[in-house]
Amino acid sequence: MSHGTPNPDLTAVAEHQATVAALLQPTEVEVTPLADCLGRALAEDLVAPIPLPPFDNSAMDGYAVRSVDLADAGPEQPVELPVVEDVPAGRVDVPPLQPGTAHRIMTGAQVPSGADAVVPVERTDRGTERVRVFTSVQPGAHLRRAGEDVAVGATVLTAGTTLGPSQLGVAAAVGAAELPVHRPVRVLVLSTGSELVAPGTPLQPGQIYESNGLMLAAAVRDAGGEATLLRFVPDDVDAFHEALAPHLDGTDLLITSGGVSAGAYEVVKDALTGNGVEFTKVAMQPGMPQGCGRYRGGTAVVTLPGNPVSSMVSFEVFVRPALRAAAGHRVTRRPVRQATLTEPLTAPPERRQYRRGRYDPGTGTVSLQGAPGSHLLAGMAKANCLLEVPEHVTELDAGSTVDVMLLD
Ligand SMILES: Nc1nc2c(c(=O)[nH]1)N[C@H]1C(S)=C(S)[C@@H](COP(=O)(O)OP(=O)(O)OC[C@H]3O[C@@H](n4cnc5c(N)ncnc54)[C@H](O)[C@@H]3O)O[C@H]1N2
Ligand code: MOO
Repeated sequence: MSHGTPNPDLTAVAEHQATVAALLQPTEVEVTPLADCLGRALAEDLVAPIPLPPFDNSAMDGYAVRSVDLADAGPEQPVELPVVEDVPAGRVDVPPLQPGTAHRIMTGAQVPSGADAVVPVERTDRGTERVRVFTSVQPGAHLRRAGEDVAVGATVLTAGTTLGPSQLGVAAAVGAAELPVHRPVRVLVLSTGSELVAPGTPLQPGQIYESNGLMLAAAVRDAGGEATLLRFVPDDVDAFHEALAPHLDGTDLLITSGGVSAGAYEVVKDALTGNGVEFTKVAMQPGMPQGCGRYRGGTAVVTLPGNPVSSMVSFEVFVRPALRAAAGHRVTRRPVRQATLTEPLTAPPERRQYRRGRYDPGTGTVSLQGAPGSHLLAGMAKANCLLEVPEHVTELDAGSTVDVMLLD
């Protein structure tokens, strides 16, 4: 393990994260039908205008009774009561229960006034005119009280909550037909590189299939954003600006991949230097060459390195949290767990290493998926987490504890 001082030529990961996050403002709030709110962030607290349940109702199919009428009932000495009413769920005109009688009642149906308990049908002879009950009941048995889930005026969801199925369920249950949510961040994903061709076409020697654009657009959508993909932008500065121009209006964030390192044909760097984007080396591996800024003072830009794993890891570390924050989500980071490493690893000094791994929540262990190389995309595809090896750590033994960022 080494404890070197931070390298002044490298930007700290946290600093670049903050710079990227500061580029994006929260998106506008749109009142949106509930069915279209899945995955969006709630913009205001949701307060219940009604209680849940809205009225006292039965938890079982059975008979609404007065518990005192069944005080002497038992398996050998049933009590017989006349069945006066049938109360299915949804019946709105339920008459009160008179002493010494029963109403047949279904799960979710309103409990008649006068009843203080429900006897499940299994504890009776299931009679429809008269019913024989083989058990006594406690007052309140099998009743669900109005407001016991949610009181009127209670906050059921707070602003910033990510709306999943359960959250949409409770919103519908309190009667919300639409919710104020942040609109998705609109992202233009642009990939450059003369060596790139579309999957599905023949590959010439020296060519590779374009994968970063598709991958990053999918990552944007997975993060809740809207993605437009612009591929095969030529390695030519004028062509780059021309390709970009028609898309800038309505784009909140431009993400590029490739063309930023030290070579002779770095179109992204050449086109964006002097046009509002700063390039830097971040103290991480993979993902060292990074850039961000505002294209000609307007649209936010993040330039990601072209190596596929570098692109994907950089998206996770810098872009995803910024997208989530701009879209109003309170939780912007992936969950992090501590895991026990199943094998040793080495890492570069002065850089935070993100290795790809598989975390087993059952054993709390993590195993590496592939070597550190930032072109090794298959390991990334097998991974369900990224190991975060701190900047000052250059080796870890098997059995060490390491932080893992869960990806799914
Ligand atoms: N002399 C130096 N060379 C390199 C340095 C350096 O500091 N000095 N940094 C290395 C590191 S680290 C990285 S990461 C890469 C970053 O390079 P670029 O961002 O300029 O990316 P490219 O050169 O355009 O491509 C790198 C690699 O990735 C492939 N690629 C690019 N785009 C795509 C795409 N859309 N789909 C699939 N694959 C893509 C490309 O073919 C290259 O193999 O630079 C190192 N070099
Ligand atoms: O930083 Mo590069 O991303 O190591 O391969």
